Amino acid sequence: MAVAVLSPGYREQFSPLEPQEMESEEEEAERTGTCEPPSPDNGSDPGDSLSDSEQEHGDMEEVFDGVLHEAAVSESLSRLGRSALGTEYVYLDLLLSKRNLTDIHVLCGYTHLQKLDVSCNGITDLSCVSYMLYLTELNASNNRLSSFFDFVPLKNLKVVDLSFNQITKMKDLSAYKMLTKLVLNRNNIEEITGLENCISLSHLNLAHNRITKICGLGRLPIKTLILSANQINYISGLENLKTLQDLDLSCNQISSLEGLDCLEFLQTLNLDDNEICQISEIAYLEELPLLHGLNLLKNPVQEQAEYWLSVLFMLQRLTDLDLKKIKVEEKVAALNKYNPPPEVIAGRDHMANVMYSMIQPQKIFDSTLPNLDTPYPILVLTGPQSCGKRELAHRMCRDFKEFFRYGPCHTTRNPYFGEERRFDYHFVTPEVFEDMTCSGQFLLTMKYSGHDYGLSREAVESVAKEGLACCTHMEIEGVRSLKNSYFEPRYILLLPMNKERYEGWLRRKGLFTRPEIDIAVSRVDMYKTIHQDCPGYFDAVINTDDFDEAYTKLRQLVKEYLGLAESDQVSQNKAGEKSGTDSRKSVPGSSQIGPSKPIQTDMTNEFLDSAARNYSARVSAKLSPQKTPVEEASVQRRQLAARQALAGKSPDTYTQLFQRGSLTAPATLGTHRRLLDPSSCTSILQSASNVTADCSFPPGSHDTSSRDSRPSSGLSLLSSAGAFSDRRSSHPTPVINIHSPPEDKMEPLDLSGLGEGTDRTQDQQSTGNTLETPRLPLSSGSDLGASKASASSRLSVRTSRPGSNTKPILPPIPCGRKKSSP
Ligand SMILES: Nc1ncnc2c1ncn2[C@@H]1O[C@H](COP(=O)(O)OP(=O)(O)OP(=O)(O)O)[C@@H](O)[C@H]1O
Repeated sequence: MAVAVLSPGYREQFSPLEPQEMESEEEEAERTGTCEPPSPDNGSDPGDSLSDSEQEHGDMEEVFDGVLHEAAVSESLSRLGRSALGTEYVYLDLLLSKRNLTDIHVLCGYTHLQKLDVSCNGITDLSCVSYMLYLTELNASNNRLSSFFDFVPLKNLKVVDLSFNQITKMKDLSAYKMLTKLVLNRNNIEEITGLENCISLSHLNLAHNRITKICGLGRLPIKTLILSANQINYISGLENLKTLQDLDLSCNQISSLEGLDCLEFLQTLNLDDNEICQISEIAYLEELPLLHGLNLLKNPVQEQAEYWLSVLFMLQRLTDLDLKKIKVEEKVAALNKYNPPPEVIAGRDHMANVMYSMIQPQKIFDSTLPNLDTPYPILVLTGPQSCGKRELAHRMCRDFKEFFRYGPCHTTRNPYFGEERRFDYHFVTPEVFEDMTCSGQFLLTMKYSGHDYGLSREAVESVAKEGLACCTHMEIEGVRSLKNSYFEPRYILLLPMNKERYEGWLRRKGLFTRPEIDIAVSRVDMYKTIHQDCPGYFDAVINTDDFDEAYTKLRQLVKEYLGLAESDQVSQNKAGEKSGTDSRKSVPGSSQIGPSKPIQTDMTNEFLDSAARNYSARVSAKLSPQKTPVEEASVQRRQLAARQALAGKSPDTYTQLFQRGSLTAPATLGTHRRLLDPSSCTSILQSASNVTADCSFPPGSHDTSSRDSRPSSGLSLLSSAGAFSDRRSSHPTPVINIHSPPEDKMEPLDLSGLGEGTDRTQDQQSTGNTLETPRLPLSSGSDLGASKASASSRLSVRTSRPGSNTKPILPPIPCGRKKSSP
């Protein structure tokens, strides 16, 4: 057997590489695309002149004929172990990389080899491998092989690397059932064939070949497929690769991602340097649940302005895009841009309207005048389309016209039959709506069913100007936006619980298309979910399956808000008193007031604590939890200045209406906060008139309890209306500018069970107050029966706001009722 004649230096230079080194060399070769067989001067400094020994070495190399001899083999064997049959000890590995070998026939005798590395040589024939029946790994990369697996089938072969050769054709590898990894990059292969039966193949590298079409992969269990730098135009033949995890299709001419949508285990996809132009192609990847890495670098699609965020939005599970880690903020930005959550939509709507409103002349609004701490009372009916919100709102406003007026929204939709302009809606064109939006006239806007809807500030203001509370209706989107504002309406959810019935009703109306009906019906559940998930989001919920029943409940609820419901109780109590069966308990010290004397509750506290829920206080608390003392002082100064600026206003005109918190006291007309404070009471007494009011609350009643949480049911809202009974004491209350209209000007309010109108009249007559411009709180007509305290106790001090003494902020509302027009 021929033995290679090698000089000692040569041997040293080409001593077998450690497997690890070998690996890294190989990787480097693959990366750079070169793995030249080693040259004799390999490793020498190019700048150095060749030494004598090197020269000699060069001479020696010239005589090397490329034939492998046993001596060299024996030097390169490693890993002594049992033979496959277990009968003897043999060397299992042979590493002959970079030896300038061209002929390795000597290896025919090494039948026990399990791992053979002959990479980076000049080998053209691998037939000797046929004798290595137990070979599991073969690395013959970087040679001059033009034939593919040119040896008898080796059924144990698992890993084969034939990269960087000159192979043009693949052939049937059906016998290689154990083959798991096949590396064929940098060859001249044009077609993928012969692999269908390689049932263990999990890694296939065919990069840098001449493949034009992906085929021949059948149902192989491939996990990693590298087909980069071929001539592939479109993706096909992957549909059955159900286990594919990593796919490299970079450097091809692919323009569509169709064909990838079925790869449900795909985790990374490299499409670098292809022809993908459309963001819409990403849709093919949307359903891939495990895809977390995508590379679309050097594709025309990258030039699109919205590329990054839209890809992130479409593929929300991505962690890496274009070789960059995706930041959480980017994901949030993408979501907010393309599918903003309802809160974001509402926030944006609010922001836009606030910003636009800056264009409007700045002034103090009637709806914000009464009291810095007390929100202007708004009642919002919400619920799905055509569940009767509008009709119920109108009916309620008719019934309680002394307290409420309907605030019509603007819409771009056309009026339905029977709808009145400016009564049901302000019907405007989209252009007008747009103009109104951009000029800051809306408090909130929303789109529903292709039409714009908006609640204008003017709609609220015009009601506020009349001294009335505003009632309006809107979908949940409007509610969300309004909740961002400083208004603090009461929200009543009107919900058709019987969906079939609701659907039938919508159909019978004949106004809506099928999809519109479906949407409306589906929103019933949405409202339900919100109500369930966010207790307290709505102040009350009313089932609208039966319209009349719904109205009865709404009416009752509103009466409770206003305190009118209490008057029913008062009447009953009176009746009970007569029959000696009064069921209500009076609190100590209240006996002089009679059986209907309320139990003092924490309403006082709530009332006094109103600043705590004042919008500005809440906002500033949220925004600057850690104020410096200087900031704190500054804020307080500003708040003081603002309060002083509004000092002329009757602060609690609206205070008693829509108070939140529990109150067991019968609703009465509210009194000014100052009136509740005994000390302020004293000072007021100094200028007292002949009107009485109550300053004799039970001790500690101002501060005994904390505010309760928002009620979420109608019944818990009993507290809403007048905060304090005005019949608790005979303390005189100072009254300035009291208005008590003659009885004949009072519009009767059709509230059953209220009674005691006579008392009230008497009281009024007795007090004889006929002063102009009272600043009465919108409060309880129920207290008519308790009018020992009479109108006077419901009156508040009126001092004019500088420069605004011509028009009263609120018109007379005797006993909590709007004065009827003559
Ligand atoms: N400014 C607004 N903001 C939000 N939603 C609004 C606004 N104005 C009206 N909507 C709501 O838009 C939806 C569509 O309005 P549309 O006029 O078609 O219904 P509707 O017949 O008034 O419904 P309903 O009888 O329940 O009041 C309704 O649910 C309505 O409450």
